[in-house]
Amino acid sequence: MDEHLAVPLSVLSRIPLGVGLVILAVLGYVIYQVYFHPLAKYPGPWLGKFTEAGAAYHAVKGDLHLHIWWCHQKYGPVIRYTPNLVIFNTESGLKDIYVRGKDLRKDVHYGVIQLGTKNLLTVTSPKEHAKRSKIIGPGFTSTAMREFEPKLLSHVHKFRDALYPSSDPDRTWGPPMVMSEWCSYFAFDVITDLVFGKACNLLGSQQFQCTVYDISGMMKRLSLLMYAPYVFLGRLDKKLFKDEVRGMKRYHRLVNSMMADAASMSGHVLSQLTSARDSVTGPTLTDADVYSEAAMLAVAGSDSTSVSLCASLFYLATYPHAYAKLAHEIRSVFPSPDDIRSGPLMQQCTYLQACIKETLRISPAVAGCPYRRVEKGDTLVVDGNVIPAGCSVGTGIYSIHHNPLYFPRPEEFIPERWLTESGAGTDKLDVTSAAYAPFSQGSRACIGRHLAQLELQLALASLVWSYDFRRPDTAAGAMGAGNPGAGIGRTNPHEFQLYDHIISQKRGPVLQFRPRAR
Ligand code: HEM
Repeated sequence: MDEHLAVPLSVLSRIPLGVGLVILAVLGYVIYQVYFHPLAKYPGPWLGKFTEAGAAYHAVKGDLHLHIWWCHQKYGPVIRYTPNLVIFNTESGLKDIYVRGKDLRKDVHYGVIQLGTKNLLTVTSPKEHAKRSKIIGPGFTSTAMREFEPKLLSHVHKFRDALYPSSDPDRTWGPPMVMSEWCSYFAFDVITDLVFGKACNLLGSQQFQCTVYDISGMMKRLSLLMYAPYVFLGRLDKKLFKDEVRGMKRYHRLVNSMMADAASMSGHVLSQLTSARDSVTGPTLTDADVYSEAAMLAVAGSDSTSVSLCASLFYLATYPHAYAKLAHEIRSVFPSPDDIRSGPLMQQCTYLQACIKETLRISPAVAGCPYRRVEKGDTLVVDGNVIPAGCSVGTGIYSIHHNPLYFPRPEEFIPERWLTESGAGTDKLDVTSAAYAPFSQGSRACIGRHLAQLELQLALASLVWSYDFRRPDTAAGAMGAGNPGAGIGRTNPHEFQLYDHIISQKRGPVLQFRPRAR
């Protein structure tokens, strides 16, 4: 025998059978994933062919949306991001997946992020989803929002007044305010008032203010679990996220106490949940279902709106011409702050609507890729590609919102792109609108979009009517902005930074307010 071959063979013969089999299995898996897997032909990150570990890493780091965006820059509009997931960065793909593929189920991974049992956000079966939408939907229609508006306005006024604590006739600039905290207090008060019939009062008292950090930590942990459910094994997640788990327990205690208080009242979303009945089987939702829905709504309805409000304020404080135009519009349309409400005057505020749309484009609160599963027996064709059963598909919302094909100069905040009179030509606007999906599209689109839009309109109009605001000229003033040394996707100082943990988390901006000159 050849002398050179003799050594390796002797080494091989000493490898225990079990280890040999493992090596063979790994080799077989690698070859299958690279050459024979139904998604093998799609380009994408190398590690993603074999494991979701890369996605899990970016999920916990909070830059999953940026990594997906970067992969599209590198590999093109269609990428295999994890072994079974293809992501499309096209408007036609978005429609195929979320609108035409309306019977597609949410991916089973959603099961990991439910708070207890399944809920409207996480349920996968279309039938179960339709049942729950029928119960919860009426609480979030535009008509329901009109009824809720007086209460919402009282929170807007409390929020506005909290930002400039004293009434100073000299109009000096107030103290720096960390808006990521204040916007979260405001949004949590609003959603708890709507869901439980009583606001948690974070704006008025420090007692439960830690809830906003509890929710943020909870989302971070869940975003890891969504891509690495095996972290559950041996409850490794409890060891990795000690503080976050403690915060989650505190959040559950708070929801329980709000539910107990709400039990004696009616006219809130919770009462819709508890009173829903089937004529044959009795209560439609179990107590555990009701709990899960309420706990989810309070998170989905506060975190998303607060990050959008923070981003809007950041862009207005960063783009002076947008600020000036908006201030002119709001201050000339509404004669007094008490006139700020939905209706004909609000409809005249086209620049305000454009600023909100542009904020949700450049900094979408759900920035990652809400993905859907092709079930056995289903066929899905996306952009002419047949997606086999067992695979998942989606579109990265941040990525498509930053695709220059649909949004020229995507890294700039340009409210004018949404205004036909600014030369954005209707044809162009049609294409732009078709690729716009901050609330997703189709049957699983956001149920809270009317609330979110009303909240943003009222809060922004009230702040801009009453105050001037600015980012202070200190290190704190840079909070929330990108910076050239911050790594891929985070270098733009004019872009508000999102930390994608299913719902985007935020840091800043820090702003100073003063009463505006009259
Ligand atoms: C600017 C604010 C908001 C944005 C950008 C936003 C965005 C989204 C997106 C993209 C989805 C689809 C997620 C997926 O498919 O996995 C979604 C779903 C959902 N959102 Fe929102 N959301 C906002 C505000 C709200 C509010 C205020 C609520 C009120 C409770 C809410 C409750 C929900 C619920 C329950 C779902 C699940 C709907 C379903 O699957 O049928 N969201 N949201």
